Amino acid sequence: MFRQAFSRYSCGGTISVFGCRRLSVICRPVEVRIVEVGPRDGLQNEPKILPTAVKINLIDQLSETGLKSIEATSFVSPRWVPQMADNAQVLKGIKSHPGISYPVLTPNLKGYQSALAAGAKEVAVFGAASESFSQKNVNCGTAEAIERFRCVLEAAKKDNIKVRGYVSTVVGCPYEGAIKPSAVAKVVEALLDLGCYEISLGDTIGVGTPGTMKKMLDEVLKVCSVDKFAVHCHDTYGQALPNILTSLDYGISVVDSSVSGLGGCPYARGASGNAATEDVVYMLHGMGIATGIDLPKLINVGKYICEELGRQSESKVSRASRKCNPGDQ
Ligand SMILES: CC(C)(COP(=O)([O-])OP(=O)([O-])OC[C@H]1O[C@@H](n2cnc3c(N)ncnc32)[C@H](O)[C@@H]1OP(=O)([O-])[O-])[C@@H](O)C(=O)NCCC(=O)NCCSC(=O)C[C@@](C)(O)CC(=O)[O-]
Repeated sequence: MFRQAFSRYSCGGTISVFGCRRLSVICRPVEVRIVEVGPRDGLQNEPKILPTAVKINLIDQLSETGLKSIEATSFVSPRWVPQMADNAQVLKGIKSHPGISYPVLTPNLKGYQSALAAGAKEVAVFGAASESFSQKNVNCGTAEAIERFRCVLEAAKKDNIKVRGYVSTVVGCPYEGAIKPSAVAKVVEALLDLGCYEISLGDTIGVGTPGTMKKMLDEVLKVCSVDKFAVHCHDTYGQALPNILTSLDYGISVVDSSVSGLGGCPYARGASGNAATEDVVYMLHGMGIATGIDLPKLINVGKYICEELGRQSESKVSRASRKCNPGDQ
């Protein structure tokens, strides 16, 4: 009813009503696509180098959970990110399911060409709103990184390969502190102009709150419509779920998350894991928002990878299920 009553308002807009200063117009999606980033973002920061067979097994198990998008690996320098050195073997080794996309990160044309040779059908370029983070992460400033992406997108267009774009440090940077929403909007615009089909807004170090997320979203939604955006929230300060919820209230319907809450960027000091996919799915299902994901199966995949890594799951839902087996909502 509420949704229908306000359907004429754009998602995330605000209106003034009587004495209330502002009333947010809530327009939550009825369905969310989860982009599972565990095999890439989840593993890239792990000190224990996993055997390729384990990575393949992880992706194959994730493919059985109902996920439609699983970021498989990254074609970056093995000197910079040793865990991703077996990128081609991983991509060639997985059982590709029809209807599931397996994007891979490509920072430049060299990475793109290697990804294509290994069978990638979708790639992602990754820029940052912070100059200092860009320098640390890809060894060049944002403008130069965008020029490298231009080559990737030109090649991808010819090859009919989909390209997703990331913007990192959308609310805070480990080197520069708070980031201006206008700086985020500038990079979003540049990536969309290059031809990215979707932009994932990364709170790389998990410092955002619903307050700072709103300010950032208000600005980037001036650049283009909500259906072009995804959010990618790390959980360093325990704000990933509230930040995702805030994004849903703006109508964003694509959420990146990582099984067991694994993750972190090696070039973002202090960054901890992503929102755990199990927790995101539990929340969404509890809100009546469909994901197509089988939560108990996902929890089992999380247990598998945590055993392989020799670490505890960061997913609250997974930990709770061991004690009281709440099941799916
Ligand atoms: C971008 C580079 C490669 C530039 O690195 P560079 O050193 O500036 O590159 P270069 O062009 O000067 O080349 C130096 C060497 O690297 C090689 N090289 C060059 N390109 C590649 C490639 N694609 N794959 C493999 N090798 C490559 C190149 O061939 C050469 O090898 P050499 O001749 O010395 O033997 C480097 O800085 C790098 O790999 N950085 C790693 C970035 C990364 O993976 N960061 C983590 C992912 S981003 C993230 O986690 C954030 C995100 C996406 O999750 C969202 C969020 O949370 O906000």
